Amino acid sequence: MATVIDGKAVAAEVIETVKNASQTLQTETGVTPGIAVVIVGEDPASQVYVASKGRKARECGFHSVEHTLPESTSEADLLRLVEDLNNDPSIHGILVQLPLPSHIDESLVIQKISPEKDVDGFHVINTGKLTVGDIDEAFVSCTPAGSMLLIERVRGGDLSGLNAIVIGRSNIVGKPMASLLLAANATVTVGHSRTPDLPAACRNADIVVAAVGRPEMVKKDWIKPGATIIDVGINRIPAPERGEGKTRLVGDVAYEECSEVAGAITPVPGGVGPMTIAMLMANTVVSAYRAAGRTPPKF
Ligand SMILES: Nc1nc(=O)c2c([nH]1)NC[C@@H]1CN(c3ccc(C(=O)N[C@@H](CCC(=O)O)C(=O)O)cc3)C=[N+]21
Repeated sequence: MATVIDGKAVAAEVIETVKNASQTLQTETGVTPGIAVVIVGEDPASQVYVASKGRKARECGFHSVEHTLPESTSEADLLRLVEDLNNDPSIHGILVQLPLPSHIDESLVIQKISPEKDVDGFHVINTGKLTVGDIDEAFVSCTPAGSMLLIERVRGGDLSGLNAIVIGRSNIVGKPMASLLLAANATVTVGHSRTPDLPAACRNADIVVAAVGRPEMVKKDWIKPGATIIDVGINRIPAPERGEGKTRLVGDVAYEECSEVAGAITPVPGGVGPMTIAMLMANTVVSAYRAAGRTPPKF
């Protein structure tokens, strides 16, 4: 049976480091790390994430502001808010919650965020730095960064000689994940909906990162014995066995059956999700250190 990778516990360690670093910066320079979260519209799931980000930020001793804007907000108004936050010296990290309403161009808004405050790591300057291997200079997207920390715990920081597959090619998870694995010397395959034989490609992999958003897609017979599985998916599916109208969270991996073959696996919930929030706090404290002209801690 696979070892369960406890993302909640590792995230708590990261948060502890952030808290201490935040305290040190405050004492030595008087700078308090500040984060702004912007949410447009009333999507209840989004509200939950935003609330938990705010809670973690305060736990880290950050100055934390939330801007909740109506669904009808114009693109121009949102761009103006981002501009104001770019110019606000008390703010070191800006997160604009995605997805945005369809009348707003997401890319335009993300590229408006100052790269120095882009703690999501979505700006082309940051993705570009990651791609060319300037990892210490870049803000790396939080989910891949957190996934990589979990992989390091299991397999170490040098993945030479290991095959990795990333299933999913999104700009915010799949592509940056592939860059991080490559920088750690893994031999990387990026699989997606047009890959001819995804199960066969997956069976070659010592490390599997599933980030497609399809509930329990990765099955037991896709998994090489002993492989490390990182399940990025967070899918809410009906759970009639729990009562009428009830739901439960599952990943992109069929957890029970894959656990019988894998060497280590992340659960959902309690795996990658808490790491994502922890890395957002880590990026924010790093940004505040840079703004204060100090050498930031490493994560
Ligand atoms: N600009 C932007 N940046 C984001 O990072 C971003 C975003 N937009 N839009 C929405 C998604 C979603 N997201 C999650 C983070 C943590 C959990 C998390 O901690 N989940 C818990 C479970 C939570 C539950 O029980 O519902 C877990 O996996 O253990 C989930 C989802 C960040 N996102």
